[in-house]
Amino acid sequence: MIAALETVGLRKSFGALAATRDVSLRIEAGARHALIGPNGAGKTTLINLLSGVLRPDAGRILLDGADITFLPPHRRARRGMTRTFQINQLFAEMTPLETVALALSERRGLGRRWWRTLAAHADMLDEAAALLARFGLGDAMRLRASVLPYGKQRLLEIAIAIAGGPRVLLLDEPAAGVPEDERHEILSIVAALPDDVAVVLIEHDMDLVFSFARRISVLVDGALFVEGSPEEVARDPGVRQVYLGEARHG
Ligand SMILES: Nc1ncnc2c1ncn2[C@@H]1O[C@H](COP(=O)(O)OP(=O)(O)OP(=O)(O)O)[C@@H](O)[C@H]1O
Repeated sequence: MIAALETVGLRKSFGALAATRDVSLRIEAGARHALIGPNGAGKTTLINLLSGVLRPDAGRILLDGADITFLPPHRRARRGMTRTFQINQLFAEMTPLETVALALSERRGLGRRWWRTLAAHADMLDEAAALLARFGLGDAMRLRASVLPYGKQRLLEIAIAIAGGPRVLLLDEPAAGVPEDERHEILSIVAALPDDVAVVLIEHDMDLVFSFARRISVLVDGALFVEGSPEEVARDPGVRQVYLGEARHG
């Protein structure tokens, strides 16, 4: 079966430092896949290569089997792979309902024209409201995004990305900076995204990783070190040594 996303021999160096070393990775359709590894292992570099922020020195990236190695980020997004972006100033002054409806209209090729014919697109507002409810943002959907608690803003970022209808969603620490008690809520909402969306997650919090992921790739020094189910990764002695630490999962 063709992977939703695949890398073949991906390499990236910054000067003498090899940040990504021959990484060949398969992300299956609908995956819940976590990328873990110690600080500086190359996780963010890999996500930047996947999303098109960085160009690899060698290797290929395939989305649904098509070579996207040198496509810019917006064209990858149009083909079905996206990442979240922080709520920018414009979005901060809008409500979640407006922002998500806007993202839905962009996806349908209506651009921003729909504002002029709002009544004709009531269905889009309904769809936006339903999507926001799934993200626990039902009560907040008519407030300005800037007044929402940080955890809700992070959820809104993911909701906006999902409104674009991706088949692959890249998440770089979606719960970073969020208070402890809200972190699990974010990850469980992400885990419950539709089955046809493959999610690739970078996360430092091992409790969140192990509650979310069905598959885990461990990066060490830019290279894939181990890959497997959470159980396989948790009991791998090499992983315990380099990363997890006997104390945590012993
Ligand atoms: N633009 C850059 N220029 C030079 N070196 C870089 C650049 N980006 C990353 N690096 C280096 O590449 C290596 C991998 O960094 P990267 O941020 O991908 O790791 P990471 O696994 O995401 O780390 P962390 O968990 O600390 O966020 C590190 O040694 C880092 O210092």
